[in-house]
Amino acid sequence: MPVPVVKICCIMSEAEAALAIMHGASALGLVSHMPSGPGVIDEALIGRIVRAVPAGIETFLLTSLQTPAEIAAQHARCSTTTLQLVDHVSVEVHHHLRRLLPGVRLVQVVHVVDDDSVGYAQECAPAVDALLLDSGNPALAVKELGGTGRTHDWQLSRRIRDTVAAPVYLAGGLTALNVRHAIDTVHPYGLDLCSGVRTNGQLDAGKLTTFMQAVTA
Ligand SMILES: O=C(O)c1ccccc1N[C@@H]1O[C@H](COP(=O)(O)O)[C@@H](O)[C@H]1O
Repeated sequence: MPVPVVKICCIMSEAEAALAIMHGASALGLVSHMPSGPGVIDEALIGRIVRAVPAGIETFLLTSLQTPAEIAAQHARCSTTTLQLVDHVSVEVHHHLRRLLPGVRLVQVVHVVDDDSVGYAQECAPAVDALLLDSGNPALAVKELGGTGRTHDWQLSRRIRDTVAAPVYLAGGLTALNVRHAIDTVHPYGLDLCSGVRTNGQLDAGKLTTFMQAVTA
């Protein structure tokens, strides 16, 4: 089984970006306005971090916007390599975004809750470059779209991974202690995490080291 790529999310400064890359991250997540979650930074800072990231490292703009025009306008302000759509949108929105933003990679988040999540993942997979399977609950009054620090039912994630052709990132409560089991259960293309490598909100070099060791063990 190939070693999964690692995306470190909730990057808050150029220094955190450099630290994540030094520890082996091949992608960074930058969280724009959200209804809830620990990782939000403003768009001006996202733009500064993106400009400081070396070529070859992917930058993901996490957006909770749902209309193609608004998403494209936000992307123009931030200029990331990739858009991570954290709220549910239709396949028509994916197709529209492809026309508006050729060359920008599209990653659709699926909140893994039940059989409906499997159906939504299967519907979206042909229209995007990758799926990102996360914990959360978009049905709450204040939507919970990610950054929960909680795991979900990895057997459901494995079902998705086995029935779609698109690459699958696994997210939600990953830490050095559970990531080996997560990899063996889901066989993801990539891993994505925020809280599991932070202490008091700051990216923690020690936790990054032990996480990366667990991934490659
Ligand atoms: O981090 C946030 O604030 C956030 C808010 C809304 C949607 C997604 C968010 N972050 C993403 O959530 C995953 C999982 O986080 P965790 O490891 O469980 O803390 C993270 O990798 C981001 O992609």
